[in-house]
Amino acid sequence: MRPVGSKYLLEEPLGRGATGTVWRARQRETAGAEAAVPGQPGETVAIKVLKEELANDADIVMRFLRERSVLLRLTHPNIVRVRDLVVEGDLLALVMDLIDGPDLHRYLRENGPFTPVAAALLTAQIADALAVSHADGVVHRDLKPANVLLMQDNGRMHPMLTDFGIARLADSPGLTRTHEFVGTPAYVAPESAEGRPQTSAVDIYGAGILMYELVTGRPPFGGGSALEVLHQHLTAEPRRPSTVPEPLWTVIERCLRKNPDERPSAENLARGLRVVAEGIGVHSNSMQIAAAEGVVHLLAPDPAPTAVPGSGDPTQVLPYGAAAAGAYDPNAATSVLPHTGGPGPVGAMGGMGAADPTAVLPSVPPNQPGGPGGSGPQEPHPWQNQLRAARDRNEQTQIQNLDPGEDPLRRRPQRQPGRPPQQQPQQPPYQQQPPSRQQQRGQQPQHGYGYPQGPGQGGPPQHQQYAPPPQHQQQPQRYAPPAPEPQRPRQPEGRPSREPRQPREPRPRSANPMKIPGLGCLKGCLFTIVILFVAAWLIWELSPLQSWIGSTKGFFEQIGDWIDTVSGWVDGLGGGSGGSGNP
Ligand SMILES: Nc1ncnc2c1ncn2[C@@H]1O[C@H](COP(=O)(O)OP(=O)(O)OP(=O)(O)O)[C@@H](O)[C@H]1O
Repeated sequence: MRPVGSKYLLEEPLGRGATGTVWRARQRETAGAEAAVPGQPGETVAIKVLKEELANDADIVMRFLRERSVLLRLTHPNIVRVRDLVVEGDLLALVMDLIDGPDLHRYLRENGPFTPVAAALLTAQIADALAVSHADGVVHRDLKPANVLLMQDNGRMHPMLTDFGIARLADSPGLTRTHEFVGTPAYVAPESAEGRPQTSAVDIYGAGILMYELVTGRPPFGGGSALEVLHQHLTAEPRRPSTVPEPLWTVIERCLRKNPDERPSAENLARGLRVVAEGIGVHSNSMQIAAAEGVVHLLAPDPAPTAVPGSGDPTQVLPYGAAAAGAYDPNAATSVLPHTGGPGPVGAMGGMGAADPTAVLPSVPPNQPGGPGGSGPQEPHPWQNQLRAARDRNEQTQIQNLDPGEDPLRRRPQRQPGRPPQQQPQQPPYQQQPPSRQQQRGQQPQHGYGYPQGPGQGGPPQHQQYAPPPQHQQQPQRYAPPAPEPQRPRQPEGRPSREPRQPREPRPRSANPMKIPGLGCLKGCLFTIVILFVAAWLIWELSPLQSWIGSTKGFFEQIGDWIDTVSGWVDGLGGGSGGSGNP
């Protein structure tokens, strides 16, 4: 066990990211007055120990201390609380509340995508946290599933946003001076990728990508390299997956607008998502459905978005040099990447891809191309050169066709039309139970919210739940994922979507439980004979048929004659055949 300062003792590592390692730790003694939460001796906390490279940079230490008050005062039920900042010798550490639960990235990997209702409610809580931090002048800048922890709270799960301010720290002059950048390609807003001024709208873009990933299991823009992904952020329009209801897509699409001024504010995003969640449930009434379909009117942009200080200078912010051309893992942790713009795609990184989650890569020496002395203020940034080159190659947006067997969208449970709704056992809202054997075999589970997909998706099944705000409890899913066919027809805009078909009443059956095979047929035959007989009698008596054939006999007399004649023929046939056998 290693001490951190005099107050904390590191016990075991919980995980490692680009900027440092997070430890489970124990408080030795009550922290001083400078800590936001003094804590008690023996209390368990999480401590993020920043990498030595960061801790050794005087600029970062300065910024760390300057940011202290911002980080410590940021409190919200959906934000992981920073309790203390420790600066001691070569060590920089953030002391946080310990969150007992997985991060959203791991949860998605192990349990598969969420239903649209669950995704909307979860993102609404994240938007709540963003609204509070934006109002306080803090932009997260690295919103992604790995930075959302799912806290176990009385058997439920509660999303908690973490790593606030880390991107700010790592983007300090100390790093940008050496052209390094912290970010994650799959979640980078177009303006960040291009080095334009950034505002709180970058977090809304991140929330849009996150929502897309929650409902589909993967971010909208993928590709072989970070450069391709960035290119798509700048040029490709995201396409609506067939499983995403129109109102939710309206919200996602707005968040993913290339123009930050067209994205909603965090507060409006939270409100819009709750309206959508209410309007796409199975039990939504017509007013809720109409409100969800008109959600676009709730998504007004922020009239005064919070600016990211120092952003917009391409010599400071632009992220992806050589690494952008390297192998790309969309799920990689935040990358701290140097700019190179050097002679080749490897440059100062020595061939490392952007995917190494732990890499704080060596900065470019000032005398090298791409370093501070390398590109003058008038020259295009190395990143822009690379992007232009990519454009010049006429790179088309890749539409990746997944093997249906591997597409998580197509493995989601189907609602059976016409079947009465199954009685669900009463569970706390948003519970996700461990996948049943049936689910593990890939058969369709019947449940309302999440879609655990079993071990095929990764790790072992878990009993995991998360909690929405109380007003949305027990809101089931109105939109069922389609059967595995190419595309579901689009719902015409402005038209209320159709109510799900009610299950039919079972037909009342005869009180007589006995069933005689063929009885129905026999009854039908007898009935037909009676009808024919009556019809023949009427024709005989009422039509001129009698006079046409010259008979004066009554109907029954005539019938009797015909029967005699026929039986005579039959006897004759019998006699004839019998006679032929006797000599
Ligand atoms: N407050 C916390 N309580 C419990 N576990 C935590 C806490 N903060 C982070 N973790 C866990 O520690 C691991 C590493 O966290 P970290 O924030 O360093 O990773 P990351 O977000 O993937 O990296 P980065 O943000 O640097 O890109 C994660 O798996 C996360 O689940």
